[in-house]
Amino acid sequence: MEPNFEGICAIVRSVGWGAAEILANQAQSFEVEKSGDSPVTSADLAANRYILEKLQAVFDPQVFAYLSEETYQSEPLESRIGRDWVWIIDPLDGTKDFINRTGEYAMHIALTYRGRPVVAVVACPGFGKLYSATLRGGTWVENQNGDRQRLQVSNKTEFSDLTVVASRSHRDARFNQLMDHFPVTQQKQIGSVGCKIAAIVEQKADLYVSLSGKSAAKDWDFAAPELILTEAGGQFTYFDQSPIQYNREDVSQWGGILASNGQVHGELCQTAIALLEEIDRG
Ligand SMILES: Nc1ncnc2c1ncn2[C@@H]1O[C@H](COP(=O)(O)O)[C@@H](OP(=O)(O)O)[C@H]1O
Ligand SMILES: [Mg+2]
Repeated sequence: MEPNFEGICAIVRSVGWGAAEILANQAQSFEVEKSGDSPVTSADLAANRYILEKLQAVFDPQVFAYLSEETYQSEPLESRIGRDWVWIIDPLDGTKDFINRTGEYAMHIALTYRGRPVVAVVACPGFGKLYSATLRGGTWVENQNGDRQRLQVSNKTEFSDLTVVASRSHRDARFNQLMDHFPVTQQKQIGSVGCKIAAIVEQKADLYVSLSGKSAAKDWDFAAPELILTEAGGQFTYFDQSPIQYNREDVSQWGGILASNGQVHGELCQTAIALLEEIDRG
């Protein structure tokens, strides 16, 4: 029997709002605990503690493994590899934007089964919104007043009508070249993967392109946003159109990823591969 994903999602939505409040309060005043390319603040740590405590009180760690950006390095690999049910958590996605106070930061929680997301919550405290999705249950947005509505991606198909979102801070020369030659010319920069996917399910954008360089995005950056997008009718794959696998030994997601409204997904994936071949030939 399939577990009650809607019941699980209701619990995670409540945890998501609690974590969103911690982040919004910390946004007024926080400490930078680690600077550099992967900064950590007091907000990441406080939200992480809260989320793990709340989830572990309900979802027995004997049954559910936990993979969180802030604690995965201190946990042995055996605690999660080969486990069916894994919570994948990013307590603060878009830390650079959080520090720079753009409001574009998010909190991600996904429940995965055998490496694929089945329940997801993405909160965007800077915009007072929380997105949730369950496998085959659709994508929903709610505000602090409890108003809730179902979301669907755009149905745009013409390249000239599409808008692509990409990272503000994770861009190297190869990625910039890809975007310069990309057939979709309306481009926006938004911080955090969660806020980028929120823009797509709110029909303010239609695609997201991400490419690893010396470093790569990690499982917790993509797991929850992926389900939020696919349950709203979009697609989220590697450039070769294969599905993202989570909870492998290496939590880095190397290579290129396209998230889209699903209308011209295959064509854009093929274009991205062809462009990279050309760029790499020099
Ligand atoms: N090429 C890349 N290399 C490393 N991390 C990346 C990346 N692209 C995206 N990310 C990760 O994805 C998140 C969103 O990045 P961005 O706001 O630039 O789109 C960040 O997570 P964290 O803020 O949780 O560290 C960042 O670490
Ligand atoms: Mg992140």
